Order: sequence, then C-alpha cells, then structure tokens
Amino acid sequence: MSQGAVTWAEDSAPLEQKQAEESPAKNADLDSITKLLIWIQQNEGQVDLEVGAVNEAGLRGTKAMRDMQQYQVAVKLKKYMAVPLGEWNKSSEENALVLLKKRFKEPEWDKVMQTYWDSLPQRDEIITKETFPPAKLGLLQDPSMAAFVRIHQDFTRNVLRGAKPHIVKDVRAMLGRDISLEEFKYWTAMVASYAFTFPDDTDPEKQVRVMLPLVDLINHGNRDEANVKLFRDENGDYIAYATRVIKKGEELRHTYQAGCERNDHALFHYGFVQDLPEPKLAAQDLPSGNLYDDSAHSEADYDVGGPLATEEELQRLKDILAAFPTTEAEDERLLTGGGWMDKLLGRKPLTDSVERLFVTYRMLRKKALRLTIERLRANLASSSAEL
Ligand SMILES: C[S@@+](CC[C@H](N)C(=O)[O-])C[C@H]1O[C@@H](n2cnc3c(N)ncnc32)[C@H](O)[C@@H]1O
Repeated sequence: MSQGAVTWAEDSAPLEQKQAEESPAKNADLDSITKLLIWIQQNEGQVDLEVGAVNEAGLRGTKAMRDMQQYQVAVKLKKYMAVPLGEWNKSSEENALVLLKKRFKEPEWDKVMQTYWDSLPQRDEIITKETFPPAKLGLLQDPSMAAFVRIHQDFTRNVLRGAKPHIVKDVRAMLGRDISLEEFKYWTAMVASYAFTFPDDTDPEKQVRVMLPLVDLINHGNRDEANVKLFRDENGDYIAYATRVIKKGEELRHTYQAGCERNDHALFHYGFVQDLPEPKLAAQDLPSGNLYDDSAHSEADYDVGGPLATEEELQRLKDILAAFPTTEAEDERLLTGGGWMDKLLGRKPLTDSVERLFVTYRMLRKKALRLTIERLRANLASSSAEL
C-alpha cells in the first residue's frame, strides 16, 4: 500500500508514557477491537469509524460511524503508534525481521503494543501467498501462480535457515531466540498484506514501510469504489480521510494497489478475489501480462478498432479457456453444492476456506475470459458488418 508525501516536525511523546495512564483492570473484559479503539484515543489518536463485519461472508472491515463530509478525518494515529519495518524495497521477510527484532529486543515496547498485536488476525486466519498450503495449490488450476507461490515460500524458508546470508547469516543471533517457520511465515504474511509505504521521517526522498494499528483494518476498494485516502500531516501523524461524502454505515475503503482489480494480483498479494460487475481478465491472461505486470494492455484494447480487437486474440483467449480441466459451471457447483445429481450423490459444497477461495478464483478467471470473448466476438462482428 503506497501513500502520499509528508513533512516532519518534532518527535511526539513516547508511547510508553501514554500507556502508563491506562488501567489494565478496567479494560480486561473488553474485546480486542474495543480495546484497540480506546488505546488509540488514549494515545492522542482520533477515531471516527467502527469495526465489524462488512459483508455476508463476515469479512471484517470499517464503517463510517456517522455521515462524513469530504476531507473529514476517519482515523488519526500519532506517529509513535506506527510499527517501523525498514525500507520499502526490501523483501517482506526482511521487513518481518526488523519487526521481530524490535519485539524481542524491546520487551517494554512489545508489551505496550500488545493491544495492537491482539487486533491482528490469528495465525490460521491469514491466507496469502506466504501461507497458501502447498498441497492445495493444484486447486487454483494456475501452474504459473502455483510456481510463484512455491518460489516465495522457498525464499521465506531459506531466509530463516540462513541460506540467504546477504539478508541475514544467523536469524537466531539476530533475534536473540529461535523462531519457528510457522511464526516467521505468519509475520512475513502480515507485513506483506497489512503494511503501508510512506516517505521517511528524516529523508522524504526515502520510502519506508510501517504497520498502522486500526488503519490497517480498512479494506481495499477499487479506484471507483474507494472513499478514503491516507497521508501524513505536518507532524508526521497518519491520517485516513474521506475523499467524498460518506453515509453513516457505509464501508470505508482505500485502494491498496490499482492492480487488485485483477484477481490474480489480489489473490497473490492479499489473498482475496472480487466478483466485479465488469470483471477484468487475470493479468497473466493479457497477451504480454504476468502476475506482476499488466501495464502493456487494458480492457479498452478490446474495443472496436482497439489493438486487441483481432481474430488472433479471440482464438488466444478461447484456447486459454478451453485448456482448463473444469468448466465455470462445474466450479460453481463445487461452491454451491449444485445440481440434482450432486444432491442425489450426497455431494456437499466445499467448506474449507482456502479450497473455496482457490475454486472461486479459478471460476472468476474463467468468467472474465468468457465475458471478454463474448465482448470481443461482438466487437469483431460489428466491425465486419460496418465494412
Ligand atoms: C489490511 S487488511 C484489511 C483488514 C482485514 N479485513 C482484517 O479484518 O484484518 C488486508 C486483508 O483484508 C482482506 N481484504 C481487504 N480488502 C478486501 C476486499 N475488498 N475483499 C475481500 N477481502 C479483503 C484480505 O484478507 C487482505 O489480505
């Protein structure tokens, strides 16, 4: 998640000082999110949102507490509340090591931050490329994504066992204790999908990554749906503000990365997929696209007269669709429990969350291909009719 520019003033009061004013006994019975909201306000923050389920599937997110005007602040976080992760262009593994080192070597800070740690998803709740179970990757029907996932997971493992000495020679020596692969994968996944990039405190030319309590509970919205933006004010504090009028109860969303409009990108980097009214192809299904780059073409290229409005492109897309081992309808049946035959045979819909996510991904990928093929066919027919 990449954000705007910042100017800087003096350091704010240290977090530890503020924490001392809190009464642990008073907060003992509250749930982790209520504690988080109180903690942020006790530390000079501002909170004008609520946290809860934002869709039928129970996705956690944030909503406006009241009608909001454009530029109104939804959350303000003092700069000392941010978790520093180091430079933005390092791997998530390196950012995770910065975080873990601070946690282990500064127990007082770690204790103060416990309210934040408690607000994060549990280990089995985070589903990203770092944690995708290798045994289930076949369900994606996407060998190239499966290969990228394996490469990433190998890299994480290799960093931990010291096989990448240019990053760290001895993780144990660096952290002062052992850490299991599962824990390292979890923190790498958290950093990869919950961190933000901002200009540095001292050198605005340099970008750094940080984790931001509460701000990181705001979900992604595509460019046309997003209603919140993030920036740092002149004191270096972090602010999420409304980019338009927002109604009470409306979900707050900001754009993590424009690429998330394509499901292969959103799944790989953030572990979610979207069923959009006008679905976009997976980036890798564009003629020169791949998981990391869809910049050479856009959907507009399929319009009449566009560079991709050709018979060859139509055939290329049809070939991709025909090569999948199951159809879109078959995938849908796996998710819904489907037709009379399935019921007769006692077949139940998939319940495992990773399996459902992977099958949904492949189904939506086929849907986008099907709709693009239909559109392209119609565009080609209308251009030949004009001749
Ligand atoms: C920065 S967190 C946002 C808060 C998160 N929903 C939570 O409750 O902790 C990013 C994660 O939220 C989920 N997420 C964000 N935007 C989403 C969206 N538009 N649809 C589905 N899941 C989304 C994904 O699991 C993603 O990895």
